[in-house]
Amino acid sequence: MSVEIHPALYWYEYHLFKRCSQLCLAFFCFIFIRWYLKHKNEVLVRWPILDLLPSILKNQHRMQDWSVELANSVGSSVVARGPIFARLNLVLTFDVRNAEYITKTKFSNFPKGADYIEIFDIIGSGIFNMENEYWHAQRKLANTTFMSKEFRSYVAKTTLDVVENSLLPFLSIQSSVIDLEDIFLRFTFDSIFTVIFGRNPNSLSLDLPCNELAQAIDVVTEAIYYRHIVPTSWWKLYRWLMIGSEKKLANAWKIIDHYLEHYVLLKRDDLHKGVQENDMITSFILFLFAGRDSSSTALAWFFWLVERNPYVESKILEELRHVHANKKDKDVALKARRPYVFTAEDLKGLVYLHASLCESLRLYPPLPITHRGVQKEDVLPDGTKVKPGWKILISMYAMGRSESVWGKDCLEYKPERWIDENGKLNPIPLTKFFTFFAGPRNCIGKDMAFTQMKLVIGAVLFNFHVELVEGHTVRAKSSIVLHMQDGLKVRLRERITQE
Ligand code: HEM
Repeated sequence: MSVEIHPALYWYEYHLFKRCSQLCLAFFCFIFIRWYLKHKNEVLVRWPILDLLPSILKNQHRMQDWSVELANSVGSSVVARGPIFARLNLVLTFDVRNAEYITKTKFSNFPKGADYIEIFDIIGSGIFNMENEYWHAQRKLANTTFMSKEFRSYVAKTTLDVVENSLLPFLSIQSSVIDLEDIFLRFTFDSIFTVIFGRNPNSLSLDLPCNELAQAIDVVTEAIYYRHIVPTSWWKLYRWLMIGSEKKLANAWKIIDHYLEHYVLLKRDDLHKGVQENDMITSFILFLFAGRDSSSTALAWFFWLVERNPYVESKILEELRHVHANKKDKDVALKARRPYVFTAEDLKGLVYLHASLCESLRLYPPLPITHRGVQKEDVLPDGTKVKPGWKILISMYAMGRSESVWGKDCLEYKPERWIDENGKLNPIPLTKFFTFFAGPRNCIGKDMAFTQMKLVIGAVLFNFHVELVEGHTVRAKSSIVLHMQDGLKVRLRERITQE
């Protein structure tokens, strides 16, 4: 015998169910909003299920400052697991002891890893991406070149030539506002390009031509930054769908290939015609990536800091004027020539110049972050446990601003901390200085970068007074290179000889 249910009962059950669901949802929303309001102002918010992923995405436009806030509030390292689908097993570390431990051995437990190679796939299988004996062979070869006297003097001569014949003539006729960061980017592009290809692409010519190759490198840098911060599966999906930053990267890659092919052919042509130039065309193409952005960005931050610290400016000028006064130029007219250029040899022993440059590189490391993989389970010196397949992000930016390492005045621009009581360069800060990384995989271009940067600083500071445009705000852009968000807008005033 079947029992007939009255339709009114169905109606009642339906509404009861609906009301219960609404109540549950309201309760869940209430709990969530309360939780969110309680945590929203915290530097580190661990979301249920999603863990740190929302915080990382929320802070992606201010990653460097966020890493300093994290270092000050949570300590030396943060472990982020993320949702399962994102495979985000990440340790973000700001601890100098951890960095030392990770970098100290040649074939350590912390290789760059498959992730690194994939993220930097555009660089190919060069020294930057290789591991173990493959890397070792390339490094040995590159060391032979970079350490050789001939190469060093070739770099010094080539850079001096671009300073004298492109940069200074360009700056001398600027009466209105210029973006000094853009000028430095063009300068490093021209000088590194000349070192590699033996010809100057003249991107510093007076009409500031649009440089398609340099623009393509900018697009690549931005896409690579994005690959660093989103879960691997995300950017791979973008690449598969050919959308967003991955589409831009693919187009930029084509442009770069096109230009390189073009310059390689020109070079071959030159060689057939018997043009003898010292160049390292095939193996050093990646230096366009490694060297252009880092040195130019370092120069922009240096000039910004010096502009805000007239005392530092006067101390550097004192050294430069001393060198100039003692220069035993046979040709008096040459010494009186304006704008005046110093050689790399002139600037080599200047202690205050070196200290002020190291100090700005500490506060504004051009490569603010790098990462390494983990091969075997290990415990970092600060006690953080890491497992195979995890990724360790090392923040050079936060380590350079660590109070426990640099003291209470860690945020001040103080070149004096690099000088000992005898007026010599103090070796101690170098042991905590990670701007060029450390260990066997440290920056191979460090000396070249210092030569380049000092030649520019000597030439620009001695001949011009740099004035920041009123109201122009300088802040760091979120990228794998610490560019300025809106450039460095300045006016130049020519210095009268003994101003
Ligand atoms: C101010 C300028 C520069 C800074 C701050 C800088 C910084 C760095 C850092 C932090 C690394 C380690 C990256 C990592 O392992 O993830 C590195 C590696 C490297 N840099 Fe530089 N760099 C500068 C200029 C240059 C220049 C001018 C060149 C060459 C033209 C260069 C060539 C390289 C190469 C080839 C490596 C890879 C070395 C290896 O893995 O064995 N860098 N640099």
